[in-house]
Amino acid sequence: MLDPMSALVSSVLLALALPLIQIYRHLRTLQSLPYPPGPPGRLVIGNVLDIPNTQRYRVFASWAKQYDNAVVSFQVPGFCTVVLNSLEATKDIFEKRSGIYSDRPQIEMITLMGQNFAVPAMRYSKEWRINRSMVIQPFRPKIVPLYHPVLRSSVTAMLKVVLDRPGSVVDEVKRYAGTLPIKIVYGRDMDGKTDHHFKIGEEVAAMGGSVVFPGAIMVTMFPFLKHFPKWLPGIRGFKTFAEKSRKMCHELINDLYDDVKRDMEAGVSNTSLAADFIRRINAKEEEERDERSSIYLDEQRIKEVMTTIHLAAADTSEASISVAILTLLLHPDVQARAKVEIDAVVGRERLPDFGDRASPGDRVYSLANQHNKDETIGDDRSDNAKLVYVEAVCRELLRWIVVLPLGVPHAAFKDDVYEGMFIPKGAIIVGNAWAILHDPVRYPNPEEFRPERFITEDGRLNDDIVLPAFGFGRRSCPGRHLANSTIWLAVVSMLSVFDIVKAKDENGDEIDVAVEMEESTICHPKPFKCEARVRDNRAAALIRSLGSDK
Ligand code: HEM
Repeated sequence: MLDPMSALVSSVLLALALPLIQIYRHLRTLQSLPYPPGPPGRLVIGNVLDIPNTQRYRVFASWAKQYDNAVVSFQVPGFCTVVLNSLEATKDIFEKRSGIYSDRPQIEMITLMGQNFAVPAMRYSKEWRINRSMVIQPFRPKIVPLYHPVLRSSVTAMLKVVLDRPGSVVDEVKRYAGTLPIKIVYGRDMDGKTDHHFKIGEEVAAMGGSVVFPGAIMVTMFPFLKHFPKWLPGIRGFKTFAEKSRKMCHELINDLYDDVKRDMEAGVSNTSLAADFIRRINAKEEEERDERSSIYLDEQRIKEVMTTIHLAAADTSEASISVAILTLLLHPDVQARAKVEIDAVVGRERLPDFGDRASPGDRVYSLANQHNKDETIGDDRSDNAKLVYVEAVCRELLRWIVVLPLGVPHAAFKDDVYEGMFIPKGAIIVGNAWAILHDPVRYPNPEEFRPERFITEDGRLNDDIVLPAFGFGRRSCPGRHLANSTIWLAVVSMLSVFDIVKAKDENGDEIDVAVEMEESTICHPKPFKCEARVRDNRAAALIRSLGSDK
């Protein structure tokens, strides 16, 4: 028999030990569960050799078929990566369990490159919430129309240059998309400095995109390498790369912002996002914690969020609009049908505008009463006719070539079990947007470019707005409304006045073009040649008549 004191001590010990035993058992059970299926790894290097450098999204989709599971996984040193290849899995993981799966992996190289300030790289934290809300607020659907004048004037400038230099169309649409965020964020018109920032923005984004994928770079797998001196073989390369990025980021973060501040101090008017935030600091709003949005403003935060917007908006939109030109070039039938719709709905006297844009439920404009009335087409159009087919083209552009086919990787905040599979804390979680948008059940013949798939049998626009192209759950793209407007206006304006045609070589033969992408986190078409040939004298006169500040 135990004496009362020993009995008490035993009970206390037992009471303390039981929960610990339960936690231990729980962890053992979790860890004895299988990881999502995937190719068997090798000792030390895991699956490094199984991950191709190009078209990884296709390989992951093929693993899903091979293992008969939309959720697959692979290992590279330092990271377990789980790939979600179906819409259902992304909804389950990124939406229903968003509290677990909204973190980002910590990529050592991104920190060394000075790019960890950007919202897409931030951990799931209070800081991220504040900075993200500073991006969400100015790009809500109700606010985006405030940027329409800037979009229109940028498109007008682009059309005028392309009219004079038809072969420059790809460069000009990229410049339109890449400088637009600089205009919105810093209120800066096109000049040498804007052009310089446009170019370094492109370079910084490309450098960042090239290192984030698990296994892309040694120092990400083996972070201790950062402590090795630069003169050692294999170390100089990544350290020099990182330093170059850090310098450019420093310039991007400070330079244009400082100009806005200087302008404001000198009393020069500046209507821009940066100026709005600076005014709020000046009004001492930063001292009053905004309870609703929890925004606490300080100058460094504003600078970093402004640079985030510039970088996140420019490269993605540039890639998307170059894809649009490439795709239209390859599909003259689609161009022709879109032009018939534009001529009928908008006419030839003006450029299309946002009031012509269709929303889900809008009906295809009936051309039945327009037969044989080419000259008057559009004259008896109904007031509420909308550009349904053009909208479908813009959606199909996002679906057909997904410029972020694997999105931006998320990370698991803690251990989890999904459908009997163990997902460890810190695992990288990739949503395979390409696989979802090429699912043959949802999108029959997914390799074909067919805008009609977004139009119902009774001629209405369906409600599939291709959301996976903009990511998932709490980390999904806060700029998608602006992005959609940017792409729409460029595409519809180009179509209304130009034909995108193949360029000719010195012998007068057409130069063939195929879909070939430079692959990184954000995929751009490889350089290709084409021309934007003005449709006729009427279109040329229309472009010339446009004021640049329309
Ligand atoms: C066609 C153009 C665009 C595409 C295809 C695109 C796509 C994406 C994708 C796939 C993500 C990752 C979402 C995830 O992690 O699940 C993302 C994140 C982000 N995008 Fe966009 N984006 C575009 C334009 C823009 C624009 C115009 C802005 C700013 C106005 C913007 C700001 C951001 C930011 C700040 C994030 C990070 C969100 C976070 O980590 O919380 N993007 N975008």
